[in-house]
Amino acid sequence: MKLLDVQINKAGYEKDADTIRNINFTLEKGELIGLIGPNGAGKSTTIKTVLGLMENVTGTITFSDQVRYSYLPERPIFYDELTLWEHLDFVASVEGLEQEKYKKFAIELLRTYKLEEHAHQLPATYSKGMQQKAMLLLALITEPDIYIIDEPFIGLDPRAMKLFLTSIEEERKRGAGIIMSTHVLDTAEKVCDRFLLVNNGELAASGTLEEIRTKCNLREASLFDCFHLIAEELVHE
Ligand SMILES: Nc1ncnc2c1ncn2[C@@H]1O[C@H](COP(=O)(O)OP(=O)(O)OP(=O)(O)O)[C@@H](O)[C@H]1O
Repeated sequence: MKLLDVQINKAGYEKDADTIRNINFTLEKGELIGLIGPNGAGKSTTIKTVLGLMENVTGTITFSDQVRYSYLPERPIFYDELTLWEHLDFVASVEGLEQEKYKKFAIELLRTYKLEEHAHQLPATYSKGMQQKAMLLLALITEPDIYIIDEPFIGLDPRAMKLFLTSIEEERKRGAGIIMSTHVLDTAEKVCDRFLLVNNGELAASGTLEEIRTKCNLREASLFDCFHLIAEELVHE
């Protein structure tokens, strides 16, 4: 089942500018799409366009009926005055989550992510990795249909990374679709179903690793090798 249909003709930060062009893809239920590409290629701009945050857009972004999404930004954002527990309460009330159920789930998540002892502290005072885990918790608690995640791995220790990967795997099994931008290609290669490789604001390649290998004419290559070939523009249509 299709959760999201993205047909970006162009999008930019100023009128008539086109930072990204012709980025078209769909996201299916249970699917994990890796959004990859060099610095400045247009990954975050693509995410902002999908989120409806760009003003100068031609094209269409269509979320299927009743689909709810959660966005995990690259840099965590919190309210300075609220503890993590108060953030969870806030999200639960905005999303209309059922009190009993969400509290039980929140305690479980806090325990799993080793944040239970910090639940009544201000996330603004957390370490970087703790802040990222806290952001993830605030997304997980809402059980959205879609996760839009901008570079989740920077700052997570190996244990937190494993927890994160387990959580997203469980969410996929529940049926959630995920778009995740990342530079951590060896992990992306292992966990993503498909890739969108953005270069110079355009989709330079897309598809499964196998399809990307075929495009690069590299049969056994890693995503890392394909990435370099495409980013160096050594692969042509
Ligand atoms: N707020 C902004 N205003 C104007 N230009 C911007 C803005 N944010 C990004 N850009 C420009 O848009 C282009 C694409 O940037 P974007 O942030 O989408 O890249 P990215 O692929 O996410 O890069 P990175 O891997 O470094 O995060 C770059 O040329 C960048 O300078």
